[in-house]
Amino acid sequence: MSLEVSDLDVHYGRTRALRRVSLSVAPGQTLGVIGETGSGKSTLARAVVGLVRPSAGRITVDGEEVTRYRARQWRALRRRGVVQYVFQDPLRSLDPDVTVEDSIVEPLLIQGRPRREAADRARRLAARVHLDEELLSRLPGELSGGQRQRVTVARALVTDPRVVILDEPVSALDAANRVRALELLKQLRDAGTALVFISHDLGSVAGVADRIAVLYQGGIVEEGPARTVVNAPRHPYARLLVGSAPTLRSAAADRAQREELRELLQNIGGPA
Ligand SMILES: Nc1ncnc2c1ncn2[C@@H]1O[C@H](COP(=O)(O)OP(=O)(O)OP(=O)(O)O)[C@@H](O)[C@H]1O
Repeated sequence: MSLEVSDLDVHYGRTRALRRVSLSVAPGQTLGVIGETGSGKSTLARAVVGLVRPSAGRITVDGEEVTRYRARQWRALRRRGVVQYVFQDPLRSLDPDVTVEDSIVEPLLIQGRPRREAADRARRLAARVHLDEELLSRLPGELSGGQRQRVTVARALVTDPRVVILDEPVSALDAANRVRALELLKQLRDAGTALVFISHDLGSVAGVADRIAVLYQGGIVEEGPARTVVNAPRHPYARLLVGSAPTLRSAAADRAQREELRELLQNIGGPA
């Protein structure tokens, strides 16, 4: 497995943001993680790249047990480019004073690759994510939201990572660029990269994920092959999500049915 998480708990003070989360992603596999706002999606992403410390559980990346790594060890792991992430907000993850090209080549320079080789690779990757070469000399503030997001994708892929975590990667893109981004994800998968694709929108995950995990109040309430989760969700919350994404199914749950599921959810409460 490229990524294995077992019984992961994360606390922020007294708030338990993740509860006993377990998942695994094989090379070349895409796991979609869906859940509403506050369900713990970003916390999960941040935990598996070492940006928040779990209070319990285990994380293994590319066969390496990393749970108890210190910040320095996590930095070294990220620098080696084994695990990469693309966060929701590209402005936050790009340095405003660094050009697009320098941002993309930085992970390679840190690895000690020659500048020329790194620059060639940056240009090839920019082309792959459909960024015009003339944009390479610009600063992030001089790009559109969608262009910035493609820069963060190029930067994440430049080291040929084994595991990539994408937190709402296509939310800022328009329809045409979204299709391109999804094509790129498919190429990555074909190259053997394990992908974790996090979103609040089941519709955008369903087309690319092999498996889907449904996160609800910090716990995974359902996990299975994408087709099964979309066509025959069992947990009331998963059924609610499917019913709220009418493009997914011809027989979408109608309003009354959704109300009924909401009520049921209220009665059963959150995950144990
Ligand atoms: N730094 C923090 N300190 C305290 N609580 C936090 C912190 N970050 C997140 N939380 C809490 O942890 C829970 C999960 O938050 P998280 O950001 O992981 O959710 P999310 O599913 O990514 O939401 P969104 O889709 O809105 O980004 C929420 O209750 C949130 O308020």
